Amino acid sequence: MTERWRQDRREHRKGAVTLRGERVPASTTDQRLLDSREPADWLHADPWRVLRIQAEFVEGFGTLAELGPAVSVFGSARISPDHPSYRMAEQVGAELVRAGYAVITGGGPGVMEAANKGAAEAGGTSVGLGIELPFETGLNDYVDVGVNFRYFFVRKTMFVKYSEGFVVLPGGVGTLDELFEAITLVQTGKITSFPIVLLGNGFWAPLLDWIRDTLLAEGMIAEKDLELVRTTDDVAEGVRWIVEARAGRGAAPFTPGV
Ligand SMILES: C/C(=C\CNc1ncnc2c1ncn2[C@@H]1O[C@H](COP(=O)(O)O)[C@@H](O)[C@H]1O)CO
Repeated sequence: MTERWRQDRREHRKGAVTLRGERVPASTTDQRLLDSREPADWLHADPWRVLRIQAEFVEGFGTLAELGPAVSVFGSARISPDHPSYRMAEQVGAELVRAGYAVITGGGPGVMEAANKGAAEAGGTSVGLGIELPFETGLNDYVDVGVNFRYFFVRKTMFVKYSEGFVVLPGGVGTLDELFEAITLVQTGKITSFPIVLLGNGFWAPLLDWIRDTLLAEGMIAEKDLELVRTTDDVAEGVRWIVEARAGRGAAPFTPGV
């Protein structure tokens, strides 16, 4: 081993690994990262999407894990403040806060805005889980804690994971999608003791009739599945059903007024 050979023997440390001589790479990892002029097609490839999906879960879990007891409120994105469902959703938001819950919505307009407004004005925690849509609507003004999602399925996980129950007001296909996902999760035992309250007897009656007269009659569902949702026009009653279901979740009852 000559002195010359020893001097030529360059060394490169890569974390815990030491490379010497011809093993030393021509560039460092940082250089390769920062100097890269390669095409960016990988941005649109599935492995990169997987990382973005993971990042959304991390962001959602990180933001909501310490929220405390919460209930999600769903309903039409299209109604204006003079619609009866808007007033009802405001009352739901406020009543849920008075019962000790944070209120989670999709963070958009209509029923979502009304429920966030009711919650915020009652002094509670008002959460909006927004979704990236081709037409941007942004979070409504009454959201205090907002998380925006690219992926519907990640956002849906958050609603279920951080809610003790769902309150569903009149709405269109988005609302029905959220409602039937919850019903499916309860029916298949993926979630237990999860109250689903439908507000607005008149709006929901034809759907519930069809479920009984067609789905049940054709043997597509079981008799007990009819009990997976309860309907009322009385906001206070709906909120009471959610509070009463706490015991089934093994959660401590709320002390009234606290
Ligand atoms: C269509 C309009 C706004 C869209 N903005 C939305 N922002 C957040 N969440 C939304 C939005 N639209 C639908 N949702 C989700 O679906 C439910 C309402 O859908 P529906 O078809 O109106 O019933 C709602 O609970 C949200 O979670 C108006 O300009």
